[in-house]
Amino acid sequence: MEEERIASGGGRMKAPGAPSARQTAVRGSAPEPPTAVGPGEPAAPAARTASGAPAPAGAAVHAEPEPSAEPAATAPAVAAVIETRGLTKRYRGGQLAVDGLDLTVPRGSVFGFLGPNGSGKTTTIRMLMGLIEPSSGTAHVLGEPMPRAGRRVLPRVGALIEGPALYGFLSGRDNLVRYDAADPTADPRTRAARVAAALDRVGLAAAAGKKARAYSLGMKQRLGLAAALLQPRELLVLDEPTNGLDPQGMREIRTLVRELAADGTTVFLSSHLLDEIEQVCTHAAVMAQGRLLTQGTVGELASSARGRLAVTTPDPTDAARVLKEHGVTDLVVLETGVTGELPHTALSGPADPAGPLDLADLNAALVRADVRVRSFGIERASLEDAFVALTGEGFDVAG
Ligand SMILES: Nc1ncnc2c1ncn2[C@@H]1O[C@H](COP(=O)(O)OP(=O)(O)OP(=O)(O)O)[C@@H](O)[C@H]1O
Repeated sequence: MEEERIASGGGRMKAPGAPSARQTAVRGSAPEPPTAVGPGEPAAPAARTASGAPAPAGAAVHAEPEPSAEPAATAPAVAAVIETRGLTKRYRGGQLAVDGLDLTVPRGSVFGFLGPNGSGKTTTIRMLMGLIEPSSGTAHVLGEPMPRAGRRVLPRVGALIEGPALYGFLSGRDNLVRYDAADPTADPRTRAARVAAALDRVGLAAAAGKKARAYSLGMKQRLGLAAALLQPRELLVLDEPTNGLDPQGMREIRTLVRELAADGTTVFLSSHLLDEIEQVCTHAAVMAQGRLLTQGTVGELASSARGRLAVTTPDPTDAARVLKEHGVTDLVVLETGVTGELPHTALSGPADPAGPLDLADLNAALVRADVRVRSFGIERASLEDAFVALTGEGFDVAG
């Protein structure tokens, strides 16, 4: 079946039996991004390049400012780099993919956009990048309305959506040269230096002369990131950047994301992997079935899920009895100890004379009952706990 593909530059093409998005080599003067959009979906006009040429994959859509545009250099620094209000996308077949999304991505954050497969993450990213039109609602990126201001906004944004499209027969370096050459704003005289710096940035300097088809998946992802980093970007948008990578490749991408964030780039990354978000992100939003369940700092989200009391003891049965007497519920008795839910009035701080259960008193009660306590404390709640608390479901943590 023929799959219709739309370049982030707005160019539409047919890709007969389109090969894997990660290794797509296509016609035209520059590689096409692997963004696949359903049949009949219009590409938003703002995503078109100034030249009308397809834009490089894994990189911002290069566009010249509209004549009336305020130069990017004088654009005010906005606190939220992405802000959506009531953003909604209903596909032509009737599928409500994104439903009234109010998202706020603070400048300087590493923002994890989390949700199971099919929850609307890619659809949201496509709307943010001006690749598809919202059905209703608004989206502002770097303080400007999308898709209308795409020509001003997109040169300041690096994007890696569904893996980079590379020419396998070209070296990593030559792939980047092609990307750079497709950018009408890029000075050819400084191209070699720009490409070398981008390769160095992602740790591919030593492998720059190797053909891209010989690259591992992780190296290909890094090359895609290098393409997105040929120009300085205020915002990086990465759709499932570690998808399909082995643990080593995942670690490499995570390290790179942290380094980029440390340099001041806001990073917005989607993932269905909770532990990934927890390891790399400062903020997160959780999507399910097109709706936003929650957003905030990762710490806030995790602490919204209450941790469980955990007591390590060689006397778990006695410990469970004492804890039960003091209102601890949902007790799980293990060989080496007991865990349980604290009553809502439990305090972890200093004793409250008004009387709610104090953890110190609880510990003392165990000791009084001759329970030998090896450790006593609250297990840290994870983002997964928060997600389960929000949805009542487990989460695909294994990927
Ligand atoms: N072009 C399209 N036409 C019709 N429905 C679509 C189209 N693209 C996505 N959908 C549907 O919209 C919903 C959200 O899909 P989307 O790809 O945005 O989710 P996602 O969270 O990015 O998932 P994944 O991680 O699997 O890509 C899904 O039910 C999907 O089947």
